[in-house]
Amino acid sequence: MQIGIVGLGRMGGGIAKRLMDHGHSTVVYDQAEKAVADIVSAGATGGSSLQDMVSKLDKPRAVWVMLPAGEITETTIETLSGLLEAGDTIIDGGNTFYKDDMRRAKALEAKGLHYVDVGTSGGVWGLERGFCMMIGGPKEQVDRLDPIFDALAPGVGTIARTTGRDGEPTRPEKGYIHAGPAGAGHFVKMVHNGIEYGIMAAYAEGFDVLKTKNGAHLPEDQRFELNMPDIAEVWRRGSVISSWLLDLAADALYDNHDLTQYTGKVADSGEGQWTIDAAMEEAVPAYVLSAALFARYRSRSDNTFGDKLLSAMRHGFGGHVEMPQ
Ligand SMILES: O=C(CO)[C@H](O)[C@H](O)COP(=O)(O)O
Repeated sequence: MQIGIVGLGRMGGGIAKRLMDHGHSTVVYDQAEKAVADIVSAGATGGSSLQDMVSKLDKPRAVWVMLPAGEITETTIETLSGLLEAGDTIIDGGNTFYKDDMRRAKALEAKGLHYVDVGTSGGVWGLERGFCMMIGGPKEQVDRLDPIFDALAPGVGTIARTTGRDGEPTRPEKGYIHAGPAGAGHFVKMVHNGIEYGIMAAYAEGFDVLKTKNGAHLPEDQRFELNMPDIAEVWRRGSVISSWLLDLAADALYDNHDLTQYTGKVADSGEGQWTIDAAMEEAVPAYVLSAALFARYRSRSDNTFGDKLLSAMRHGFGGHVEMPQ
């Protein structure tokens, strides 16, 4: 099958290469000419502009947009919608806010264009391991694009089948799901990322407790000098909390035990906040996920104005002094 791909960064480049490795043909475009040249050297047809890329696609066309969520994705889809024709499909594989998908799908439908949102997880490892995809959009379009999703997905692999799931493996067993109408794919991916924040925060806090067991503020006979890389390593093997995120933590700790190359000021791209927004709209208590989001915010400031106010009140009612620097 043939597909256009816009955005050839870490994810888009990997998607193009994996599709070609599986016998699909790609017509690619990126603002960076070098990125286009790299993928062309791997077998893609290059486009010199969005218009040029669209002109090289067979009808009905399918264009996968793999750009950072927000303005750049919005304007690219807007431009594409003027270049494509009724019956063509735009796929947004970024981390778009699901309500933007719902709005866009309606606007594009009015022009006869189809819109499919694909929450794509796999990061820089996706080319090799495959991408887990959470898809929203009309069934007919998702079915038409099935060969693309099938090639990008990790496949059944070596993961044991869930008890009771017999017969031909279904899409979810191969690593992709048609979650529902437009927006449903990114909604599922958004919650996936909200969970990601929670799991990461749990490891981070646990390792903090382990490392600080050697803290100078503890009585000497209560201290343990624990080996962080080795603890991460042992937990990878047969423990209840083994996971890919733990594998990544083990790599990082082995590489630099004190992680001195990181400031610890953790950024976010909005997905955690949107998950909490959804939990609030649904009146669902999301203690862990909200705490993990707030931990990220907290990571960006040493002592806040609020901390100072706490100290001021504590000093006010009891004359209590602050911790020494
Ligand atoms: O989609 C992803 C992984 O599945 C993103 O790479 C990840 O969630 C980054 O998000 P944030 O910047 O908010 O940490």
